[in-house]
Amino acid sequence: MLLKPRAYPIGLDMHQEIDLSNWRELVKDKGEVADLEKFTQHVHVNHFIPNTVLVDCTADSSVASCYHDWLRRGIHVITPNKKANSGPLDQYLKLRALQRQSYTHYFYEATVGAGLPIVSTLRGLLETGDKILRIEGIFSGTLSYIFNNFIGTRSFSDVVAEAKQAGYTEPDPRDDLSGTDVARKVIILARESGLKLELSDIPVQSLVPQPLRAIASAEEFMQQLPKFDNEMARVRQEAEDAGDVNVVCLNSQPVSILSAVCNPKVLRYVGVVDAVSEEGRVELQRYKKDHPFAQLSGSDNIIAFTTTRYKEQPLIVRGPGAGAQVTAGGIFSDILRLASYLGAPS
Ligand SMILES: NC(=O)C1=CN([C@@H]2O[C@H](COP(=O)(O)OP(=O)(O)OC[C@H]3O[C@@H](n4cnc5c(N)ncnc54)[C@H](OP(=O)(O)O)[C@@H]3O)[C@@H](O)[C@H]2O)C=CC1
Ligand SMILES: N[C@@H](CC=O)C(=O)O
Repeated sequence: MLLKPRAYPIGLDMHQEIDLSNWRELVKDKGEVADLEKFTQHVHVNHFIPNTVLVDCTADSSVASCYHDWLRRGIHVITPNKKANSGPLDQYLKLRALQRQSYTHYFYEATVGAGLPIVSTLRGLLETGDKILRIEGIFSGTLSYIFNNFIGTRSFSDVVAEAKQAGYTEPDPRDDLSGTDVARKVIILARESGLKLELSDIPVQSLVPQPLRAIASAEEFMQQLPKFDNEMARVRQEAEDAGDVNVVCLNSQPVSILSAVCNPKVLRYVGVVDAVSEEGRVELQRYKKDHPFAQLSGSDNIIAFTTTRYKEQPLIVRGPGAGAQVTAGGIFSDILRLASYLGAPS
């Protein structure tokens, strides 16, 4: 993790690792920008070596606000933290402009889909002249896990606790349940596709019960969540009971019949980038059980790119989209990519 002894900035010549074992003195009050500036100064003034990379594995906005400064000073940045790319548009554009003008690299593959190749697939499409029409999918490992497992056998709060225990959730699971984490991913992909959207442009459907939104700590939120299990069970049951309206003709008179029992639906939390109308949205949707979005398991993400090249059949990436191992894999692959860009010996 950033600013911890086990995650010092790495000189890609591994013989030049920096000893930051005294990071606690450098950063007494973590999260404070002033301290982060002090840290940056320290790296720059006392220990600067070429090809230094900072790997930010926090979810902290104040750490993310330092990327511009670090990149300006020639320090490469790699991160799964979504805050910089989904923060204020002007700051994001400044970051990207700096990255284009300089020889320092900023990689963030793990911000969407953890270890899945989502950002790189999108880049590959754009760089080879394809035009993005729509990106749609299940972008949250946590919400995927929850709706894959909230099937009437366990309470909603138990399933949320399992997702947290498995390491899928954000430090505060409300960031997942509120849809904010999915909205951030939608914004990241929308901006990568050239859309100039702010996070506030994305309508979000929150699954956090209203009375629990203002609670201060994530721990207290988890303690209080069971109070809302019945309400969530009702929403789930309503989706299962919802069927198609099949229209049949009897003596030339159309008659509607509700085929609820033979065609139950499931709930899925989806994100959409509509590049044609230049909009994004995240919402809870009902899908028939034979829909690809209804057939995921575990923490699977599924992301479909509809483009001018992949118009009839979208390009689909699917696989586990959260958890320590896959996220570490995504970050490590960015580190190796950086090493290869910089010509480090393999
Ligand atoms: N978990 C996942 O599957 C995925 C996570 N990500 C992203 O990875 C990041 C980390 O997530 P995750 O590992 O699950 O979260 P955790 O809560 O498990 O880890 C976050 C770590 O960051 C540390 N931390 C927070 N603020 C600071 C700071 N200012 N300085 C130093 N350390 C700090 C915390 O330390 P302490 O505990 O001492 O507060 C904690 O060790 C997030 O941005 C998340 O969105 C991306 C893809 C997938
Ligand atoms: N909390 C996130 C982690 C990855 O970004 C998720 O559940 O997808």
